Amino acid sequence: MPSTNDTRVVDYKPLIAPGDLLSELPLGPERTSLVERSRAEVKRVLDGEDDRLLVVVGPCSVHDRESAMDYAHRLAELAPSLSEELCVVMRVYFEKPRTTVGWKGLINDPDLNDTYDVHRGLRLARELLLDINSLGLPAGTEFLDPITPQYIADAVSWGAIGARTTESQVHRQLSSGLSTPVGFKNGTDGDVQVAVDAVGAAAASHTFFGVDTAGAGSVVVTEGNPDCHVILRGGRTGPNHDAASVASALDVIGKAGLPRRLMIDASHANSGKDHVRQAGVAAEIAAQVADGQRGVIGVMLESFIVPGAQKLGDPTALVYGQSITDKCMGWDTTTEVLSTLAEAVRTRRKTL
Ligand SMILES: O=C[C@H](O)[C@H](O)COP(=O)(O)O
Ligand SMILES: C=C(OP(=O)(O)O)C(=O)O
Repeated sequence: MPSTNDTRVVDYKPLIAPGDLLSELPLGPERTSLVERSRAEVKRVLDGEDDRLLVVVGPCSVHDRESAMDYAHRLAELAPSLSEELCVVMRVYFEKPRTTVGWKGLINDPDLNDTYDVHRGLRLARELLLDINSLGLPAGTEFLDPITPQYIADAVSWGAIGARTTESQVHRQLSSGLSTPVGFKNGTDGDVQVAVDAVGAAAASHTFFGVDTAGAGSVVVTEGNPDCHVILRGGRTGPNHDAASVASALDVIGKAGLPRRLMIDASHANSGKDHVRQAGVAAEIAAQVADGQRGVIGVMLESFIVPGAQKLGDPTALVYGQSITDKCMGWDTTTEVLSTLAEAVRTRRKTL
């Protein structure tokens, strides 16, 4: 190889082929049926054929199996009582986009100690998705590394592209071939247009480089994904969950010839990553829904068992059930917020 090649690459490590992991941990007929059913439900909410609210709720990041499954059991037990009003999807985020550097998620570093046992991370992530699906609970996740979907996307019912990658052609191309509905966050600066552009781009067919189920480098050809939407998450310019910002965003979406629909993320820059403020933001979103705003088809909530967040530090000394990335609402507050959102949907129905 020429001396000018890989001058900053330290190592190449072999990676299990996607097909081998899927064979080792198959989705199976029952979970396949759940994923297909929930994807169709999400699509009906997006298309306005189902007047419920799509609620993507769960921890900012999943960092250990036990607390993730504890949360999933709680949500799986609660969701049926809200199913007349809410289409509940659990946030199961394995990949964390960082502003600079930091822990990048369970797949990249499952032992939380910079050892980067990606094979264990991939296996752990897939096992978790299968176990959550087995509870009858659909899972939603952010797709960050363009290869990861080959290992887990068959078990995912809703996907997100984050604020830091919404403008990326790589992620728009990826989304055009994903089998799930996909939400695009607005930019970290608050720019909504990049997310609108992303929704339009993802709806088109694309040809790009990727890997196939055998793990071989491939030219991927997609048909386009019509089930994408914008997610308002605020930005450096401040929150954008208010009624005026929502109306403005819906106008921009409509002018782009796209379906006038959007999800609002009650966390991140809409609440300043303050879990206490997040509950208040969710209540403000609920008020808009109750007032009859049909353009709001969904809400994202960052929620875990214990409120707040903790520094990663010593991975053996963590508080159980508390986020190691962004601050999350605790379980008790989450149940109250979900109940408020359900009531808002009931009220909205009366306005139609
Ligand atoms: O959702 C998690 C964080 O908002 C995102 O990964 C950025 O976090 P950071 O600014 O601490 O890197
Ligand atoms: C990283 C996230 O959000 P954003 O991309 O909006 O910062 C997230 O939802 O976990």
